[in-house]
Order: sequence, then structure tokens, then C-alpha cells
Amino acid sequence: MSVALSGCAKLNLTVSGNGDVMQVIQGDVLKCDLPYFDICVANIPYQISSPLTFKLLSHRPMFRCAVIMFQREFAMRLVAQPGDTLYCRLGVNTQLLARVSHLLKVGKNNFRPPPKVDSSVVRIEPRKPQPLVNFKEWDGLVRICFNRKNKTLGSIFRQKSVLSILEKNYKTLQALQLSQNGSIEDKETALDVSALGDTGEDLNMEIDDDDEEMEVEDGETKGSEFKDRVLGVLKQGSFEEKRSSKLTQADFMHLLSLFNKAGIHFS
Ligand SMILES: C[S@@+](CC[C@H](N)C(=O)[O-])C[C@H]1O[C@@H](n2cnc3c(N)ncnc32)[C@H](O)[C@@H]1O
Repeated sequence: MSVALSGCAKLNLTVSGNGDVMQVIQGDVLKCDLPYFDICVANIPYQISSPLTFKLLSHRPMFRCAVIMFQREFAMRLVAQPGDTLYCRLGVNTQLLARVSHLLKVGKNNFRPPPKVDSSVVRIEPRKPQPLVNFKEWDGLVRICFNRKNKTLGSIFRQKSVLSILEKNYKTLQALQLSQNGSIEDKETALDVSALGDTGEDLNMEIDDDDEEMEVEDGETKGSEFKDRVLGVLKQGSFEEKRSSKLTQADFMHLLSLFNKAGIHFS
């Protein structure tokens, strides 16, 4: 069974079944419950690119393949690899869940009247099985790392604002463990993929960049036991001088597990 975002009327979702049977569901694809499907083909309104992608990726049972047209820059972000200019949180989170490949460019002049932006068709194939990772923790780490993706991790994790969030999480968990006689070993695995979806990158196509003003405002903390703990984790995995823009999925996974082992959590 396949599903397609259909054309002529607004808010049409077409679901086709086997043989001659075709079911048309009218509604907002972001709000309606999707039926089972194994293939999705869609030419979507670009402003729902990110929520739709993560809605599809959180749908169960998992589909086999989606072929979707996105605005070119969004597509390039989805498929970007470590070291590419457009490597970002959106791509890292999507590639955690799926293999993503660029199929073809569709220039604006293929449309009448031509829109302002170029497009690209992308194939999304969910990873099977899905990675066993707490998505809230994963996204918390990736969010912090890509806030300043060209800074070293050492500099990112020395920021007051970052250390203060992490220390709050650390203390909350410690208190919880004490109150439960140390019986909580780790937080529950969050399997809700939608934790990864609010990337806010559909319309805002700015490339994350270093913002010197923020640095002055935020500043670094003085020495503290907790700061030493955080920097100790970075040293342990030789991450201090590395930059998020070059980290692979495996690097992020390794870094997250080192932090979690040290009792440092991102959600
Ligand atoms: C880019 S057009 C593509 C139309 C057609 N599929 C084609 O390829 O020519 C996107 C279509 O999705 C519809 N649409 C917009 N927002 C939607 C939503 N939230 N849920 C379902 N359909 C939506 C629009 O009305 C429009 O028909």
C-alpha cells in the first residue's frame, strides 16, 4: 500500500491499496492518523517539511521507503555529511533514523509559474532495526553541539548556560536516585521519535554559525567540580578539540554514552 500527498484540492491525502482499490482521505496530513503504508510519494508544501518527515519516521509499523520533493536547501541539509557546510541537527537526527539519499535536482524552471526556490527529490529509507537510543537525550546533546557547530566541544561545554542546564539535570537525577535508594540506574529510554522533530528548519534556512556576541554574553564558568566532570568526559573520549561540524553519528553516540556513564544527562 502506498500513500501520496495529492494535488488538486487543498489538504488531500491519497492512500492507494492493492489492485484497483483507492482510498482518498481528506485532511491535514500532520493531524490525521495515517493508515499502514509501505511506500510514500509526496510533493509537499515546503513549510511542513520537517514535521512531516518526523511524523513519517515515527509512524509504526515503519514504512519501507519515502520519495519526497523538498526545497533544495532543506534536502541538502537532510543528506549532509560531517564536514559539509549544511551538516546540521536536522541531518544528524534524520540520519539517526533513516538512510537518506539525494535522487535528483528539480530546478525552479520546471514549474509554471516558476517558484522562487529550487527543489530536490530525496529518498528516505528507515533503518531497521531503529537505533536503541533515548531520543530526548540524543537530541539534547545534538542541539547543544549544533548551537555553535564550528566551535570546539571544549568551548561549547565550558559555556555557563550549557553547564548550568547539565548541572541542574545532574542534581535532579542524583536527588531522585537518593530518594529511591539508588535504584534508578538510568532514565527510561525515550522511544518517541517526535522528540527529534522540532528542528524549526523549514523556513529558517540560516546556517548555524558562530555568534561572537552570544559568547560574550554567555561567557565561561569559573572552575567547579561539575565543570571538571564534564570536561573530564570530553578528555576521556578525546573530544575537547573536536567540532560538531565534523562529528559522525558514531561519534555522537560515543559521546552521549560517555556523558551518560558519568551521570550527565541532556533531558
Ligand atoms: C506542492 S503541492 C503538490 C500538488 C501535487 N501533489 C503535485 O505534485 O502537483 C502540495 C499539496 O499539498 C496540499 N497540502 C498543503 N498542506 C497540506 C497538509 N497539511 N496536509 C495535506 N495536504 C496539504 C496542498 O493543498 C497542495 O495540493
